[in-house]
Amino acid sequence: MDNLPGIVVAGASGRMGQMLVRTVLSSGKARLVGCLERPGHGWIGRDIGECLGGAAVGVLVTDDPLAALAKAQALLDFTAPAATVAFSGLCAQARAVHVIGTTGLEAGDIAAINRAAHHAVIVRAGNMSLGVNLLVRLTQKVAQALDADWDIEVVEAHHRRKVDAPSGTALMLGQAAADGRGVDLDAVRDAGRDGITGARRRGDIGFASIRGGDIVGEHEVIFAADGERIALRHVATDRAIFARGALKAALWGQGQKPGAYDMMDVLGL
Ligand SMILES: NC(=O)C1=CN([C@@H]2O[C@H](COP(=O)(O)OP(=O)(O)OC[C@H]3O[C@@H](n4cnc5c(N)ncnc54)[C@H](OP(=O)(O)O)[C@@H]3O)[C@@H](O)[C@H]2O)C=CC1
Ligand SMILES: O=C(O)C1=N[C@H](C(=O)O)C[C@H](O)C1
Repeated sequence: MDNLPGIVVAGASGRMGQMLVRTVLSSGKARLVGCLERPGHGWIGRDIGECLGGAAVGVLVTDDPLAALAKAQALLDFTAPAATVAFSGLCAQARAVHVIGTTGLEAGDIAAINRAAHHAVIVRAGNMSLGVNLLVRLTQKVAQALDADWDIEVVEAHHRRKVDAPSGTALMLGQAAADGRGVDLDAVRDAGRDGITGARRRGDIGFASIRGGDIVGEHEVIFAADGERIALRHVATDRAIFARGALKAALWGQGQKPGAYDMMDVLGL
């Protein structure tokens, strides 16, 4: 057991944080060695097993990332952009694999993360499930096969507490469609239609976001032409699929050269 990779979970009280803790503890493939929360959080100093309503597991929640990372081989980070950028620098110092699931990152955040990847292995993806990453590949292939007579729309639905839109997954799917078509996504991206928008521009890739209830995550890529339509769809019903992917990425990252990787690298897709 002692020779298994030691894992720290950031944002351990969050929806994904809790799922990541449970996944690591039950995996038999890694050891949970740390759990992080912000200073002042009510769980600081408490055993994470008890915080989750079970037996103590011997890991206290801390607000000291460097101390936690000193005994770890990987950090699983599904938190918020500012925290993730800070964690990328700390993982680089500790030479720990940084698995990033956080979405809503801006160009400057990604540039900072990529700088940290000169010193450590970073695996970042807006969606860590096998099914979505396969859908990304399928989207790229379908977009490559069709011309701009086929309008591409990405529709996503998530729970009412999600703070960013379009979702990270929707952006991955849009990027795959743009890559397949050989165009720059920024030049054709059409998100947030409202009011008199004018007719759809040929070649645009549209995004629409639904927020409500406890929807875990649903994504559809629609290719719509005159007289016919293709729809590629993924429905997540359990956050465990993301946590399993994140743990797989942390294990895969052990022994890799420093650099910025994604789930396609991990899954070999
Ligand atoms: N890539 C993927 O496969 C997936 C990605 N996600 C993404 O993961 C992120 C988190 O989602 P979710 O779990 O639903 O969100 P939650 O809000 O439930 O959890 C985020 C957690 O991070 C904590 N946090 C924020 N800043 C810090 C900090 N500086 N230090 C320590 N902890 C911090 C929050 O604490 P506090 O409450 O105090 O702010 C909270 O506990 C989102 O960006 C989401 O889009 C989600 C699912 C799958
Ligand atoms: O915030 C979420 O919940 C999710 N976020 C990711 C995204 O932005 O695509 C992945 C998943 O859909 C759940």
